[in-house]
Order: sequence, then C-alpha cells, then structure tokens
Amino acid sequence: MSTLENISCNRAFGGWHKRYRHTSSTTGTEMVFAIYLPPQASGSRKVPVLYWLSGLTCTDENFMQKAGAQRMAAELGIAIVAPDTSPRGEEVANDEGYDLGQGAGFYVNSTQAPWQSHYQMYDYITKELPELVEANFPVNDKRSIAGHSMGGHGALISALKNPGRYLSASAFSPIVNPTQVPWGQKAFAAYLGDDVEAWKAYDSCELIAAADANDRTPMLVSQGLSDEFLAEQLTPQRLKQAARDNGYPLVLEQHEGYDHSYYFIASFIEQHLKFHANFLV
Ligand SMILES: N[C@@H](CCC(=O)N[C@@H](CSC=O)C(=O)NCC(=O)O)C(=O)O
Repeated sequence: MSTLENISCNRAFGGWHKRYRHTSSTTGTEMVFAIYLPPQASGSRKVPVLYWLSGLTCTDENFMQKAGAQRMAAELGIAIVAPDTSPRGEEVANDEGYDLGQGAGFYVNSTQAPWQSHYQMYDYITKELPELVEANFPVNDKRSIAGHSMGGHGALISALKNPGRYLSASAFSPIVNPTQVPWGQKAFAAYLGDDVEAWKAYDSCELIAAADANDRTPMLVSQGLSDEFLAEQLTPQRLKQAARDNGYPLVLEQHEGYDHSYYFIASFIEQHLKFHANFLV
C-alpha cells in the first residue's frame, strides 16, 4: 500500500479538509485526493465515508471548494473523499479536447493503447482508494458514492457493478447512457475500443436493466431542467424508465431553472448528504 504525502490541511466546520498525494499501483502515476474529516472523526469513533466523483475538467478541488458540503457533513458525521478525475503527468496520454484524456478518465478501466497503461480509474476509485482511505483515516467500511455529470455516471456504475459495497448512491446531472451519447461514445471508443458490447459494462442504463432483484442500492438522481447538456448528453428519463421496468429503487428529481453548474450542486448537496445519512449513520 502506498505512502500518503500531505499537501494541505485546513480547518473547516470543526473538522479538517486535507489533500494527499500518493503513488497509485493501479494507475502507475501519482494521484491526488482530498478528504474532509468531520469533527466526529477526531475521537476514538470511526465515521462513514461518502465518495464524490467529479465531472469533466475537474480535479479533487472543484467539489470541495464549490459545493459547500462541509457544513452538513460535519453535522451528520460523514467524511467525504474526492479523488481526481484521471491520472495526470507528462508521461500520461492526453487529448486536446476537454472531454478525453487528462481530466476526463470516465471511471473506466481502459483496454486500448495509448490509454490503458494509466487510465484504470474504475479500479482506482472502487478498490485502491477505499483500501487506502480505510487503512489511513478514522473511517469505517460504511461507504456511499455520489458524483456530478461524468462523475454521476461513475457513481451510478460503481454502485450498480458492486452490490453491497456502497450503501447508497446519488448523482447530479449524470451521463446515464454513455454508450448512446456523444461524450460517452467519444471516450468509450478511445478507452475501450470498437466493440460496443464491451461499453455496456460501464453504462448505468444497461446495468440497471440487468440488475438482479436481490441487488438493490438506493439511488437519488437530481437533474436541472435548464441544463445545457440535458437533451444531448444526459438523458435521465432513460435511466428512470430502465429502473421502473426492472423495479429498481431510483428516485429522479427534476428542478426547474437549474443548469449544469456547481450552483445547482450547492443548492441540493444538503438533500443528497441527508439521503446518504439515512444509510450511513
Ligand atoms: N465546455 C466546458 C465543459 C466542462 C464542464 O462543464 N465541466 C463540468 C462537468 S461536465 C461533465 O462531466 C464541471 O464540473 N466543471 C467544473 C466546474 O467547476 O464547474 C468547459 O471546459 O468549460
């Protein structure tokens, strides 16, 4: 297991916001993540963890600086872990577009050159990172997962592919059907190759349709109705329909006037944290 190097440490709402760098055996690069530890984590008690996956162009910092999640996390006694959205570095493959390469890992394990040597984000966020966090911080093994846009896709597929690993999942403005929309098709063609059957393993509509009746993770999805990416990239109704057809416990909430930005996330993050607290605390 890799050693953690502390990058920064800030007091927030009686707890601590900390950033760490480590060498990841999964991505073969240095990775940075942030953790918010609520005040409850300073005693002998261990606290549960919400993993947050960010969207295209983000690092570990966007959510921690813009969502305003720390106040409610402190009140509820929930730690939050926010990883980066891809491996990074001069030796890491990249693309000129904002929607492929560094900052756009799509939370899949790449099988294609030149991406596969470092772009193993699915294993990083579902395996290596939780093991590292649970070994080094005062947290227990109660986990939930949430995210935004590309990160909403990451959160939903991580929960659907690992029944029982996450006690709940939620997403803001997620890319629910990446095999059928331009962002997902571009990234999956690059990272996973031409076999579209292989793409389905990372598509939440496909996964929710195939989910076993005994494998259910409570899910909340929030979508702004003035989101500039709603019709072309996000298509939440497809997930709602697939969930309904398979009797899956998914709640889709739609909010008039809200767009794709962190203003939307900041407006409803308290609701999402309280949703997760029902299962974590
Ligand atoms: N053209 C934009 C696209 C980038 C963008 O909107 N990124 C979103 C996530 S989109 C889906 O994954 C985001 O969270 N941005 C960071 C932020 O802090 O708002 C662009 O490159 O500007």
